[in-house]
Amino acid sequence: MLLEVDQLSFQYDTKPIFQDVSFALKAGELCAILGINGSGKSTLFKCIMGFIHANRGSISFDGINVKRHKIIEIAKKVAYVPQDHPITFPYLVREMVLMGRTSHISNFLKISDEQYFKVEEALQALSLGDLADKPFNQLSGGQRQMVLIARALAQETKLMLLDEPTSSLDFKNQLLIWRTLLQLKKEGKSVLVCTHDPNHVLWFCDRVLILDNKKLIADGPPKEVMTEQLLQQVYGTMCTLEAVANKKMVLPRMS
Ligand SMILES: Nc1ncnc2c1ncn2[C@@H]1O[C@H](COP(=O)(O)OP(=O)(O)OP(=O)(O)O)[C@@H](O)[C@H]1O
Repeated sequence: MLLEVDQLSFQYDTKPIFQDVSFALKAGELCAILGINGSGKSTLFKCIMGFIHANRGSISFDGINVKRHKIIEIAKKVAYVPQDHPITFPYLVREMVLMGRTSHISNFLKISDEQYFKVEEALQALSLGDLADKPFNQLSGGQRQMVLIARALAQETKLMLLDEPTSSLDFKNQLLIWRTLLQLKKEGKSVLVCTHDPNHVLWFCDRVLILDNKKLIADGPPKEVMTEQLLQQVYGTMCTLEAVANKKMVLPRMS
């Protein structure tokens, strides 16, 4: 398994966020996490990345407990796209994406052409060539989000964690990102993505984890586990599940 989360529980001070969360991800899975605001999705990602430490349970990459990995080893295995990344120093977009190559660079005084090539590849994959020489801190929110995803692509890891990667993106870029994630899956990589759009989960993901009331209440193929009853348990009765053009869609209930 690329990632194993076993009976993980976390609390901020005395406030429990989630309890006994267990799941494992194997190669070639595109898995979403759904849950309402404040349900603990970002906290779970931060625990997996080792930025904060769970109170109970364990996390392993490739069968090795995360606590036994050095940071550089984690960076070789896992790329992480945060919701936002406020930066005041005017790094150029090209430099931001090059930071994704850190674990591949042995000598920072002599960065090889191959590293710059990988940066160009990631920029081109997300059509960011025109922004390459712009300062990151002068970009729009959506442009910044695209650059952070490009940085993660440049990292070339087996596992990618993305925290609401399309939340600031226009529709075209949302589709470009989902297409890119589907391509990663095809290449045998594993992707874990938090999102607030249940339709994206139904259309693009082959597995969904649902966090609700501090527990993982569902884990399985979206078309099977995302029943109207479950969606209403999570999001309330303002939504309904309908079949539109032979595809399941979550729609607002209008009456
Ligand atoms: N540093 C912190 N100290 C204390 N509580 C925190 C901290 N960070 C987050 N929380 C709380 O933990 C809970 C879970 O937050 P988290 O950001 O993980 O939720 P989320 O599911 O990612 O939410 P959203 O969908 O709104 O991004 C929230 O109630 C939040 O207020």
